[in-house]
Amino acid sequence: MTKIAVFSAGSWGTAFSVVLGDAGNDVVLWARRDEVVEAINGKRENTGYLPGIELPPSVSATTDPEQAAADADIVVLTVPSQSLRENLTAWAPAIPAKATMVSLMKGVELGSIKRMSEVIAEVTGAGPERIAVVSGPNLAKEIARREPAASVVACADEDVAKQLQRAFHTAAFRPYTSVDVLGCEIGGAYKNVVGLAVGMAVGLGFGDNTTASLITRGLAETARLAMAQGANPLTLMGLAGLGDLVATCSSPLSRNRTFGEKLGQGMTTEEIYASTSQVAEGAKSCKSLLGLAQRVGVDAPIAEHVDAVVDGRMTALEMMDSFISRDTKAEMG
Ligand SMILES: NC(=O)C1=CN([C@@H]2O[C@H](COP(=O)(O)OP(=O)(O)OC[C@H]3O[C@@H](n4cnc5c(N)ncnc54)[C@H](O)[C@@H]3O)[C@@H](O)[C@H]2O)C=CC1
Ligand SMILES: O=C(CO)COP(=O)(O)O
Repeated sequence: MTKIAVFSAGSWGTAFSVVLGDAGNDVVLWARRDEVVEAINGKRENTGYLPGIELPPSVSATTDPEQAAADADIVVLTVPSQSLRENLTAWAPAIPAKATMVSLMKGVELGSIKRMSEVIAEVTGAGPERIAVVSGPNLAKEIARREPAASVVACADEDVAKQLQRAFHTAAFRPYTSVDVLGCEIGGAYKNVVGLAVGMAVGLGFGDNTTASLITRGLAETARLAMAQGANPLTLMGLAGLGDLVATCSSPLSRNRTFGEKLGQGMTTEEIYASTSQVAEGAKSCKSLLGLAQRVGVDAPIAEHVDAVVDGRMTALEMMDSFISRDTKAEMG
């Protein structure tokens, strides 16, 4: 049996543990709080993050990182992106040298402007053959309910991606392999920013023409940034690009879209943060992705405007007006 440690027991970590358990793995979830561990081990349910979902018998939980990581073949990392470096620095000594580390996170670190796989490499010293990413249209609640969905497991080493694909494949969850870690990570982080913009449009009361225009221009912006750094353009047309963008921008389950909707309805960023404990990665990654775009010299109007609204320098309506009145240009190029 493959032994898998999952750090940590939020919405996606818990839902992905359902996938891992169903796929026949031995899963240990690490949680920060005793009550989460007690609920998982006692009631077989993460009542706070994923109520109503019974966890497979092979999933257990602990607050001890050493116990979670002991003998793990695979270590899955799924904390808010901005907290990965600090957390992983503490966990790294417990992670076995043979273990493959898999990022489920969809964000870019503020300050360093590093993708999650880059942070993992920097903190642990692991080579690219030990670092992978899972990204796709995978809203946690739907995955936990075992609704059919596909995803991408990317690793620079294709053989490792294939091993992970086997470990993550269930009757409801279908992973495809890729070697384009960069493209998957940029797709996953950028769709959250576009989800915020689409949410704002919805909150303002605009309809499907507006949201489809934002989704399409958002995909162009994502592809421009990813390709400028060497990503495969087809990755952005795939599950970790278009697929995830469509899921996030269409679904009321998306925290990023919901966050944007509240901004569109006139709430401030501070008020929205106070109204939820769940992470909306795009609210921070809009700034880091904008920084990345500036570093590689590509235009990123959606990230720039979303960042301005999140920071309170612009209203959602001013953002929409500004998109339409920008200098006109050719669609491609
Ligand atoms: N929820 C979803 O549908 C999906 C989420 N993701 C990504 O997974 C990552 C995690 O998201 P969720 O699980 O949804 O978030 P969440 O907000 O549901 O859970 C976050 C988890 O991290 C813990 N946490 C929060 N701050 C922490 C800190 N400073 N140090 C240590 N632990 C901390 C929380 O206790 C919780 O267990 C994000 O990057 C998100 O973009 C990816 C695909 C689907
Ligand atoms: O990444 C996700 C779906 O693939 C989840 O999106 P949210 O973080 O916006 O809820």
